[in-house]
Formats: sequence, structure tokens, C-alpha cells
Amino acid sequence: MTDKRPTLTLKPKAKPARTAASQGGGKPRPAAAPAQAEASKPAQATAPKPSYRPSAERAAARSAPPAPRDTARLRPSHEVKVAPQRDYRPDLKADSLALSLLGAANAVARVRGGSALPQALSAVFGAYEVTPQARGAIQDIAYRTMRQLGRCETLLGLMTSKAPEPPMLDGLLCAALALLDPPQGGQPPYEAFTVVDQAVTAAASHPDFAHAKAMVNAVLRRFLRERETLVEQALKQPLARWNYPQWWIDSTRSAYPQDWEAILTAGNAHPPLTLRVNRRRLDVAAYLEMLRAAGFDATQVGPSAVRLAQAVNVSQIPGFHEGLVSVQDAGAQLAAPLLDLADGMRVLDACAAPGGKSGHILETAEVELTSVDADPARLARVRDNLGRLGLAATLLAAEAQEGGWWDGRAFDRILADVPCTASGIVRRHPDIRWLRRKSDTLQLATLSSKILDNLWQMLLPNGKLLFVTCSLWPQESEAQAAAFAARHDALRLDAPGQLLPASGAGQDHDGLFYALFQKKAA
Ligand SMILES: C[S@@+](CC[C@H](N)C(=O)[O-])C[C@H]1O[C@@H](n2cnc3c(N)ncnc32)[C@H](O)[C@@H]1O
Repeated sequence: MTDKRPTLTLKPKAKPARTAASQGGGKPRPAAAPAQAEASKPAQATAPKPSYRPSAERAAARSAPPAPRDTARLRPSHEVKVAPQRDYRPDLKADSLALSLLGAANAVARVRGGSALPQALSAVFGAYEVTPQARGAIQDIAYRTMRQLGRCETLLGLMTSKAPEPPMLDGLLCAALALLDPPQGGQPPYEAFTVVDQAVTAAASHPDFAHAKAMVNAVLRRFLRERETLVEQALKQPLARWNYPQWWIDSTRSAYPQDWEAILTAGNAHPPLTLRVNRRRLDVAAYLEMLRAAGFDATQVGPSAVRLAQAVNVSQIPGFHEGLVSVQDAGAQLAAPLLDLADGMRVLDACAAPGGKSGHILETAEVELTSVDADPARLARVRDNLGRLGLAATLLAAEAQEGGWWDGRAFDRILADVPCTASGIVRRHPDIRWLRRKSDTLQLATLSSKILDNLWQMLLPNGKLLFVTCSLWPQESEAQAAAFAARHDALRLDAPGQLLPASGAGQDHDGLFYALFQKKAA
């Protein structure tokens, strides 16, 4: 989505088209429920973190006296670049849609700068010091925008001659368009003219783009007037049609010539909130009863998996804080059973954070578990998650492709849930498609083959290694598994292989890959 548009002016009108949407107005509808489940599992990519100035420093900068005129004279004005005030907290009402739009615009701009959306949102929440309700609204708008970014950018491209600058202004327009133009069949969460009015208020409140408030008004009103023509034109471009970068569409199509459209569509759906029942503490029937008593509608979708009919904040899930359940996709719940665990085994979870599968392993049998992850901050989440479940493992912050951390005692079972492009879990992490580059696939496949080779020497004869990715690309999954089996003369046992993402009454899970290997007896 590199934009090469030269200067920012409004393009001349397309053929005007009157639409029902242009007749809207009136009071705002309530904000959609926050996308809590979406934020519960962060992206695997460790994206570059944005840098901020501490708020005290920002305050000092705001109250600093203006630079003496002489200083300005020393440099021609075109060399003086004003640093964008991304963390500027405008004087907007805490519960206003304008503040939520601005927060979402900020998060979208950070993602475009390389940050993963959960981190971008944390930064925005910290900078704006928003209420929990506003957090929910910002998060909801930001996730909606990520799912429709290709379409919104294409529409903007049709209405302006250059990508709006600074990036937050572009983010604001995309966020507003995402609210005005929900996916097919979707109900707009706010009245159209409220969105326009609040987007203009948001623009006017920010020193970096207050000058563009008339442009924001003009673009959004034009969209409402000419929606039909603009959308029809936009949808001719695959970026707008599918909301993925072209390379992603091409890769999916070449790997799955029959299913690529269904796969791309599944990646744009809202993920369900699926729970794993801690069967050490209670069985699924008892938990379903507990949910019913608390007024929740839910269905069993796997041996330990329960899907809630409505997503809610984790703090509202009955038994969550007490460790009766964890949030985990139904497909991810296949790992622990495939490991064929028994009490007393030594087990390694080599890429463990945030600890979903570590928790499931410990719920399944009395094993001695070592959980390794390269990212110490993410490893802390394993400790927290196991703590909530009342379970414990040895936690090591280390690189799984290296051996320095290993005490030399071989393992009965190894889980290698390796870092990958995460192309199978885009419905939970709609930012991933915009953050990834095509070359990441090869780089990550190279790293995971090093990890697998290193772990194999740590496995006992007859021991089993389960290789897992949440990728859809064969280079990271089946091709990798086949090459590994050949390199090590490993037995390949029964496992699901590539699970394509599915959503529906019967099956509803992310896209994951499973290959199970056994080491031959010595
Ligand atoms: C797919 S996630 C693991 C999810 C986890 N198994 C679960 O179920 O919650 C991959 C993890 O690998 C970690 N990672 C990335 N590179 C690594 C490396 N070289 N060695 C060990 N862990 C690594 C990432 O920090 C990330 O937490």
C-alpha cells in the first residue's frame, strides 16, 4: 500500500449518485461491543515499538517559550520539520466519538509505522489516559479499520490526489470511512452524519491537522453523496475487494486455488470467543450449566472447547479469574491431546508465550514442564496465565534455536509452536496482513527449521515432537515438515496437517498446521 500520490487536493467529483445512506442523520447509535477477544492474543511478530516522549516532557515542550526569531532565520523554513504531536491529548469529551475516532486514527497510524495493533492501542491508551468505555470504542474502531483498510485507502485514493498527511489524518479518514461503510450486510454502528460531524471535530481539535478539517468534511460528505459510484469503482481493485495486500492475495491463491476466496473471507470475519475448560477443575457439562445460570448462551465445540454466543470482556467470563477456563481457539486446543501426555513425563514447550498451550499441557497431565520463549516480556504472560490457573512450570527466556539454556536432560515430549507469519489467525489480528512483508515467510521458515533441528537433539528415543504453526503458507508448514522428516529420518505420525480457517455452526477455528514426529528407538 505504498502511496505515490503527489499532492493533497480533492479530486473532481465522480458522477453523482444519490444513495439512501446520504439521507441519514440524527442521534448516534450505541458503540459496538469492544473487540475484547481480538486483543486477548497478541500478534506473534515483534514489531518495532514506537517511541514516545514521557508526558512530563511533552508538557514541558508544550509550555516551553517559542524559539527566538534569530534561530528560525538561520535555517530556511523548508528545512524545519515540525515533529508530529502524535500523543497530543486534545480537549475533547472523554465519551465523545471524536475522541474515539482520534484514538483509533492514532493507533492506525502507528500500525502503518510498523507497530502491532495491540501495542499501538496500549500506547494510545497510555497517552490519552482514556476511560474504560472510551478504550472499548477506540479498540472497536481501530479493529474495524484494520479489517477494511484496503477498501478505505482505495476510496480515499479515489477522492484525493495524495495520501493525506500526517499519517494520523489518513488514519482519521480511514477510521471514519470504516464506520460509514461497514462490510456487506453490516449495520453501521453510528449515524452517518454523526460520524462526519465527529470526524471534523476530531480533526479540528488536533494541532497537526486542524487546517484540514474542511477537507475531512468534504471527503466524508462526498463519500455519502457518491457512495454507490465510489464503492463500485473501488471494488474493481483487489486491495479494496479483499482488504489484503496484493502479495497476500496472490500467495493464498497460488497455495489454495480452490479455497482462496473462502480463506480470505474467513480472515475478515469476527472471531468467536472460544474458551478452554480446565478439566482438572470441572467438566464441560458443568461449565455449560454454570454459563447458563449466569445468563450466557454457549455451545461445546471441542472436547474442552466452549464457544460463547456473544463476545464479552474476559473479566465478565464466569470462572475466568478463578482459573476454571482460559481463552483459546478451538484449533489451538488440539495441541495438548496430540502430545499424548502421561503423568511423570518431562515436557518442553519451546515457543511458549503467552502460555495457552503450556496451560493446556499442565491441565492434561502431571508433567514436569519447561516453557521457553525468546521474549522475556511475553514470557511474563506465561507466568501470569499459569498463576491464574494455579499451575507452574520452569520458565526460561531463551532462543529455541540455541542450546545454552538446556541442562542436557532429554524430554519425552516437545511442543514447537514456532514463530511464523501468523497468516492463519488474521481474523483475530487483522493488522498482521498490513505489517507482514512477502520476504518474512522465507525468513521465518529459516528460523523455524533451525529451531526444529536444535530441539530434535533434546528429544528422547521414542519421544514425540509436535510441530505447530498458525500459518497458511506451505513454505512454513507442510514443506517445512517434509524437509525436517527427511533431514532427521523422523517417523511421521497421524496429525491434522493443514487446518484451513473455518467459521460456522459445526467448525469454527483458526488456520493452523500440525505435524507430529517420533524419534526412532536408539
Ligand atoms: C505462536 S507463538 C506461541 C504461542 C504459544 N505456544 C501459545 O499457545 O500461547 C510463538 C512464540 O515464539 C516466540 N519466539 C519467537 N522467536 C523465538 C525463538 N527464536 N526462540 C523461542 N521463542 C521464540 C515468540 O515470542 C512467541 O511468543
